[in-house]
Amino acid sequence: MPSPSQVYRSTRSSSSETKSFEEAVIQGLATDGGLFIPPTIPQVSEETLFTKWSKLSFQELAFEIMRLYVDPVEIPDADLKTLINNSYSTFRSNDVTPLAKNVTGTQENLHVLELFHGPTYAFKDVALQFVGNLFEYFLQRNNKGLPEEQKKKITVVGATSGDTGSAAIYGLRGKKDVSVFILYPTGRISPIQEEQMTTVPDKNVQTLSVKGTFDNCQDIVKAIFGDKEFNSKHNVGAVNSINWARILAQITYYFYSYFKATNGKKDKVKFIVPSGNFGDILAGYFAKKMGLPVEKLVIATNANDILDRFLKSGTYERSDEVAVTYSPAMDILISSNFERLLWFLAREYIANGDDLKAGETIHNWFQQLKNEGKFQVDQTVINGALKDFASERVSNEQTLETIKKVYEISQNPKQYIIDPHTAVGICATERLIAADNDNTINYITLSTAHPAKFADAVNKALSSFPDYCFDKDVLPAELKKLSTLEKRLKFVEKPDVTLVKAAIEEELAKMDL
Ligand SMILES: Cc1ncc(COP(=O)(O)O)c(C=O)c1O
Ligand SMILES: N[C@@H](CCOP(=O)(O)O)C(=O)O
Repeated sequence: MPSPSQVYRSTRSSSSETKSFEEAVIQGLATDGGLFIPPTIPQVSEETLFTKWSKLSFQELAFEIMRLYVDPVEIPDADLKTLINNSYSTFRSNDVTPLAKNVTGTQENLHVLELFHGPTYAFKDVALQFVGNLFEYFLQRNNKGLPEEQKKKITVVGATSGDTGSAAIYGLRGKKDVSVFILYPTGRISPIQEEQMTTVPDKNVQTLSVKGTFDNCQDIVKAIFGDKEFNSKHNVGAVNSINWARILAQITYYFYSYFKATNGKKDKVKFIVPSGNFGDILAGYFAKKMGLPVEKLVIATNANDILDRFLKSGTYERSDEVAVTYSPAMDILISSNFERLLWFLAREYIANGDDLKAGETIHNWFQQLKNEGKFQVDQTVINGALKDFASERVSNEQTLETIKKVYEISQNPKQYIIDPHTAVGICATERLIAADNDNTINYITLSTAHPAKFADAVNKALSSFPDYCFDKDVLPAELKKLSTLEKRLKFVEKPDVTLVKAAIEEELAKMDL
């Protein structure tokens, strides 16, 4: 019998139907358009946290956390451990997600959680290396002993503003019975991100460069999930953070870095998270609700600030146009995962703890968003959100100034080079440090990508320093050689779901998997 935190329901459902972990992961998005959540968040006692979990390796901690959300009948202990160990064996750091402590000296307690030591140099690897292995595990088990024509095959369709795409491709390249189609907005991702995605030779991978924005790509992906006929023909799978397994795998580094920052003791910690689709920080919310004593989760946004506006006004409103910024992976109008947080808030502050009424509320809000471009929530809901979250908005100029300032003043290591998304986080952190004026607080800023992926912004900020050289100081050899490889991509002339479906079917036929 699964425990209550090992069953899943849709954020938009007012029926009592639930799904297993495997069903939620393989289906990706619920048929009603909602996202899967475990309605019960498991609780971890302070004793377990500080006498046991604080001493574990990253992999051991990932196992303890995931075990709470996955019924052992679905994945036995030994298999789950193998999945986790295989997933993190591809990382360049033994710590998987190391913490650079006191980057700006010992006065500020400003720690940087480096999440970019995986194969594609972005935080997405932490989840997508695991998700790739998980898809393979479920498929191999289901297909065992079946003749070729009866084997289940998954067609992964994902949208990217640059990082999810390459991490998903590296997590799934060459895997049996899975094909991968990644949509990205033409001209709106960095050259290295495009090279990472388009130079992979595996025949189960195809990138689609779509003339439009990331939100257009994300909307197309969601429409494809909602297309019953296409979905049942191709078994569409999700690698975006709409897939619960993405969030689950990201919870580990909140616990792990908390213990590193506090030397395993209970202490004041704030996490500052550069945010776009709200998947990264949502994992922090789960960690907090599981019992990790986090003071605040701080949403750091660029000019695409729907989350910051919501926390200040209670109106969730889609802007007309996406702003082009130096942190392009966060150039997002609608933050998919915010819906998951809204469900927990709606249940607590509107639905009197009733899961089904919470689902009805979310369904209504998202109908309004679709029809009117916005919805408004009560002040009680915002006050509820503000217990766990705060937000800061960072401009383009401040992003570059922060890259420059960190390079100039950093102590550990010296001349520390950060990417523009991390800079959004550190700029927000410095504001908090000044406002709090409390040197007992530890500030952990999530560093979501390696600076090599964003040469343009990093060079703009640092090229005036005489001893700075991008090729020597920033660019890893592995990324440098990408520019010499042959690119493979398909253009889609406009952001149109019919055109994308046709492109997928045409390429699928050629793949002949
Ligand atoms: C480098 C980088 N930083 C931050 C983010 C924002 O993370 P999330 O979408 O989970 O909020 C993204 C994209 O998701 C990213 O690629
Ligand atoms: N910033 C992301 C956008 C997609 O977000 P996801 O976390 O939902 O996959 C990217 O780099 O692609």
